[in-house]
Amino acid sequence: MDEPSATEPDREREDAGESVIATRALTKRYRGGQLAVDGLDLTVPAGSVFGFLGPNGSGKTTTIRMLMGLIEPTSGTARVLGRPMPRAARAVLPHVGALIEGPALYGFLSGRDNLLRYDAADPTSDPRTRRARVAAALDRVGLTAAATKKAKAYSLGMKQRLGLAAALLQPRRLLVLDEPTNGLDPQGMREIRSLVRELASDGTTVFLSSHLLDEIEQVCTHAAVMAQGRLITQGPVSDLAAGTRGRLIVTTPDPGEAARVLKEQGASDVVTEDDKVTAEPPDRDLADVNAALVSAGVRVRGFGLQRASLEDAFVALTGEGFDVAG
Ligand SMILES: Nc1ncnc2c1ncn2[C@@H]1O[C@H](COP(=O)(O)OP(=O)(O)OP(=O)(O)O)[C@@H](O)[C@H]1O
Repeated sequence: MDEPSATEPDREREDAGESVIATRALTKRYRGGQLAVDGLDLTVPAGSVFGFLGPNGSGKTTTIRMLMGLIEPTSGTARVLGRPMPRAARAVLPHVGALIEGPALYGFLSGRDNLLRYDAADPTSDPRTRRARVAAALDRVGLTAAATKKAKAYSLGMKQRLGLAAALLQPRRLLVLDEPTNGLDPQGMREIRSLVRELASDGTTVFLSSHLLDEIEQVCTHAAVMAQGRLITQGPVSDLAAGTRGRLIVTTPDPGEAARVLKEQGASDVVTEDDKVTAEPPDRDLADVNAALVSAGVRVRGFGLQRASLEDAFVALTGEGFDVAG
């Protein structure tokens, strides 16, 4: 066997359970003074589908650009595949497939020719296997039938899939996808999501950013939540939501009176819709809240907590709605 070269990313340490991405106090202040990322400690376990979630402007793209060695941090460190970035970028990046800010495509070339050209520009790729690798990548993303069509005739979803195919021309240990479903219609989003699940099923770690909570819940095993450049929380998706109580739901033919009693009991954000009243539950025993409804003469048909979503967790952690405007 060959000796591991000095530039090979540290596979052993990563396989021993170390994270694929690890940042410590990672900080970026842009020249204009904007603090875009503030003391970020991010840990992405090997084999995870890791959702990097946050509203627009929360620092996701800035973080990804530091991870990929495209910009220098102001302070702190970032390790990718066990190696420091941006210092080890030349050793690390061949093992990383990235789709950042949409793929750069030549509209006048077919999908296949775009990939051939893209691969030819990669000094680490083997020209002898190029055609076979391009065919395999097209097949992987479901574009074989459209391979000879000009890229300008592709739908946005097909363009995203072609971008993913470009990221898959070499075997990768990490895929970094910046808002991969942005701008797609629901069908296109479904296609990309199922593709991401498929890619992850063979053990590739996938790091994807999104401002869509339900997307993260549907696709990811782990997530980190950012707000205003700071990490709010991170961990397995099931744990993130589990620490939060979901909304209280009361089903009743007396919704007006129920809403009044719930407010009196300290519930907030009370919303009435037909025979349902939902609210953020008060911080007290819900048996007492139910008793108060009944003793006020409210006929209660149903009383319970909805399963908490990641959105509930976000609201509980930040005290804010998940506002994606801007
Ligand atoms: N080159 C730059 N120079 C100065 N400020 C920047 C630069 N790039 C981003 N910012 C600012 O840094 C903050 C974080 O931006 P960033 O693009 O990382 O957020 P994001 O979460 O990826 O949002 P989006 O989804 O909108 O890209 C924002 O306030 C943004 O205006």
